[in-house]
Amino acid sequence: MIEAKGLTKVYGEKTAVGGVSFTVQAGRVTGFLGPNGAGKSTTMRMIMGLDAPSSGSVTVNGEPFAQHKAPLREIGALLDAKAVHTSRTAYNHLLAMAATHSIPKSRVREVIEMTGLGDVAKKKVKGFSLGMGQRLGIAAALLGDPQTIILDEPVNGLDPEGVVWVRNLVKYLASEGRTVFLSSHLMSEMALTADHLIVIGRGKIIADAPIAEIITGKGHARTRVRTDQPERLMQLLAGTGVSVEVHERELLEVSGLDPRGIARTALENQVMVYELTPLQASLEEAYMELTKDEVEYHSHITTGASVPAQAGGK
Ligand SMILES: Nc1ncnc2c1ncn2[C@@H]1O[C@H](COP(=O)(O)OP(=O)(O)OP(=O)(O)O)[C@@H](O)[C@H]1O
Repeated sequence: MIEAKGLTKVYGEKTAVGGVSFTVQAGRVTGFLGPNGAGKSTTMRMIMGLDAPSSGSVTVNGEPFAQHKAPLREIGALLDAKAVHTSRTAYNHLLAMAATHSIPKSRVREVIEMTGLGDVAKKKVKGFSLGMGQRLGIAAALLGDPQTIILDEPVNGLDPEGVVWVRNLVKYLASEGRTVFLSSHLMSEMALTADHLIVIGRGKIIADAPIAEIITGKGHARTRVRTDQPERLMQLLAGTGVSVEVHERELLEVSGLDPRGIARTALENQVMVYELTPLQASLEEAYMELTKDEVEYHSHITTGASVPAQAGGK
């Protein structure tokens, strides 16, 4: 279990992490999401004792990382795959790590097999692709057979097979009762992998809930409605908090009113409805809604329609 209490990191004028408190429970995959610059890496670095908090604390299984007698056996982390730039082979890199932590050689071979690095284990790490580097970083994280695993953007640079492998691996590790905490910008992947989400924006926690709750709570629940009197139904439904979009001639998408409410309005006014389908919001929509005011770096071109002015124009 990871427990942060009032965890804060200030760099000069910049508050990277502003007094966050959260718990990452064992036995489930917890996703850590947030826009660029939100404070995810800084939080993970503080968990790993790589950055000292300006105030507050963070413990892993009750102790700060540095106070564990055999930290690598307690927590395994992949924080920056590119950080491994060595002229050692992958096997020797892992072997050196193992030797300094009293981890047997047999475990090095095990993690090499587990991460699919068997064919390149005798190759120098500095020639590795991003994806191979990620696999090596994950192998290093798993080396001490730790109870807690922290992975920052683990699927970055992996091919589709690698992405599925990470998904299954972290689910398996959590099913064994381990604590798994991972960040990713890939919403569709997070939706398939995580059980619980912590969302951070501008250094503050903006959501901490099971993934299903985040999707139903923030993504607008919408209902697809087919009727032969779309204009009339639109007029009837119009009201505070209800919005109706026309999609095709007889197809509407209604948000702000549940299917029962729509059916009741239609029935009371004798409007025939021949489809009422609740639509599940995606994690991406829920995430965008949650973080819309927390994004530090906005893109200015949002749709194909917003074409910049011609050169020389204003
Ligand atoms: N060493 C540092 N010195 C000064 N500012 C820093 C330092 N490290 C991080 N920051 C700032 O702290 C804020 C949080 O950064 P952090 O890297 O934790 O965000 P992040 O959520 O991991 O972002 P990304 O998704 O882009 O990786 C950013 O505004 C960043 O510029």
